[in-house]
Amino acid sequence: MIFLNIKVFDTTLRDGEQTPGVSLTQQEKLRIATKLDEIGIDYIEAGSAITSKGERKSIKGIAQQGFNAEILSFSRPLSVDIDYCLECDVDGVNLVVPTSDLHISDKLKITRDELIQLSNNAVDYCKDHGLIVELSAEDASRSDTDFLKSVYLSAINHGADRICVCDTVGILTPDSSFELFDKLNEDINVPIAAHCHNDFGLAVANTLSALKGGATEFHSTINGIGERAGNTSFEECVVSIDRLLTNFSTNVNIHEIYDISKLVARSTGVYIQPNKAIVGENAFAHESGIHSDGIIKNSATYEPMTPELVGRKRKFVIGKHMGTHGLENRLKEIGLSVNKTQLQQICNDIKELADKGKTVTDVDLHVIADNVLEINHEDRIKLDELTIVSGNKIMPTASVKITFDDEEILNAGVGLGPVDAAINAVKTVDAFSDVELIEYHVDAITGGTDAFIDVIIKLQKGDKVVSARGTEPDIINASVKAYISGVNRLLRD
Ligand SMILES: CC(=O)SCCNC(=O)CCNC(=O)[C@H](O)C(C)(C)COP(=O)(O)OP(=O)(O)OC[C@H]1O[C@@H](n2cnc3c(N)ncnc32)[C@H](O)[C@@H]1OP(=O)(O)O
Ligand SMILES: CC(=O)C(=O)O
Repeated sequence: MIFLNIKVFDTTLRDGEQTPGVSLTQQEKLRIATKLDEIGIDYIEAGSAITSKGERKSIKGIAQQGFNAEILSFSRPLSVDIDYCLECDVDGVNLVVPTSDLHISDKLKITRDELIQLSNNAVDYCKDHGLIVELSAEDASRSDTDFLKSVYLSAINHGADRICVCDTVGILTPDSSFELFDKLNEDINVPIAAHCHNDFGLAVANTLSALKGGATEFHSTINGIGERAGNTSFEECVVSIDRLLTNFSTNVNIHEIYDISKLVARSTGVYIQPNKAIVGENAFAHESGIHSDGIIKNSATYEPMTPELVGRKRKFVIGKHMGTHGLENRLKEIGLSVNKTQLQQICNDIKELADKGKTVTDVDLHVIADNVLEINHEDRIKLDELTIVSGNKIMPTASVKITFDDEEILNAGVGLGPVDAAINAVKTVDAFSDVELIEYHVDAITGGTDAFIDVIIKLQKGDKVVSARGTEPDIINASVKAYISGVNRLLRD
């Protein structure tokens, strides 16, 4: 079979960074660009050079790495913007030219003829200075198609290397996207790209239709971040091409997708919803008994792809909907083997707890399993006393008295807040030195300031990760309780 190689243009560092509230440092941008290059992205739009001094430093830093990917900057068709791009040593520009009458008359306040002139002059200026030009028609999907075509053809005559069709406010549908690209493809003989927005949740579907209509490149962002509802999600699009569009391929190493998704979420602070395709927390997690049983027998029953394909692992989650097959699997994973009666009893106890409306965690599973199996663990670490001093004019300070085996230990710590100070005081015990807090989650169980606080944490020691929980009226006590309970578990198993 002949594969049509589709080029991927990543705009995480430009349109993705336009997500309200997101601003990446030079180091963060470089780290993301390095990973984008490593996983096989063809074109990286590193930012908009006109935006600020810091932005230009970031773009130049990326452009000077000698990556395999072509490095571009966003630019309006204005010499002031293009000069800043040249200052950054980029390979090319994403030259954005609005083509809808709405944008031409109401935003730029010029005529169609003046717009074509502006666009052609800018292409000439870029080509005179040795830049690759991808000419993106902004609001192309709401433009008069004949006029749109004439802007593109004119720019191509002036040397534009590629063109891009922007569905700037995400109003295409899979049908209209196919028709538009099919029509443009009749007369345009340079590569055509699709840049779709997700205002109606159709960005990925529209991008796939654009490819079927003749586009050979698409723009996307990691995790689909970007203006308003975001852009085409890179991971959804690339994996769909790999799995569903059998005669198309990309240069992307899809096994690395999860790593880059986590990097972008951490760097931008934009965390993804659990049910997001491919990279969401639940994309390969199974709770319900019928599904877990099917998966154990043959994973294809309830998974359209293996988690390993995109660098992930399958997870069986305990809870109200579980069955004994999935539970037995999870118990094996935590090193417990049980007989049939014990398995059924643990399953019943979990369902009883879940029926009270509680999220059942791994901590609960351990407690329930220990009870049923009559395992009695003696905790090696006990908190005897905790004192906190905090206020608006002093550094939060904590002192603790801890018994570790039979030794009594007194310690103190300071921190950014009282919880941090208390955990720092506890952490100074030698036995905790290689324990890392990797997740901290806090919930108020009831509504008021007298609410019970539920703290769930994850701790790591070497390869081993455990969850622990502390529930108290006081957030500091709840946090310390969760921490000590987690360390006891790490020391025990
Ligand atoms: C669909 C997209 O994603 S477009 C990309 C959006 N990205 C950005 O805006 C990047 C960050 N932007 C910035 O830092 C600033 O907006 C700057 C530096 C570009 C411009 O700042 P200012 O000069 O203060 O102008 P401001 O942002 O308020 O207004 C935009 C101006 O650009 C003009 N403009 C907008 N798009 C284009 C275009 N494609 N071509 C030519 N001019 C344009 C507007 O008409 C307006 O010009 P005016 O002052 O003559 O009315
Ligand atoms: C250029 C661009 O980002 C858009 O039209 O959406």
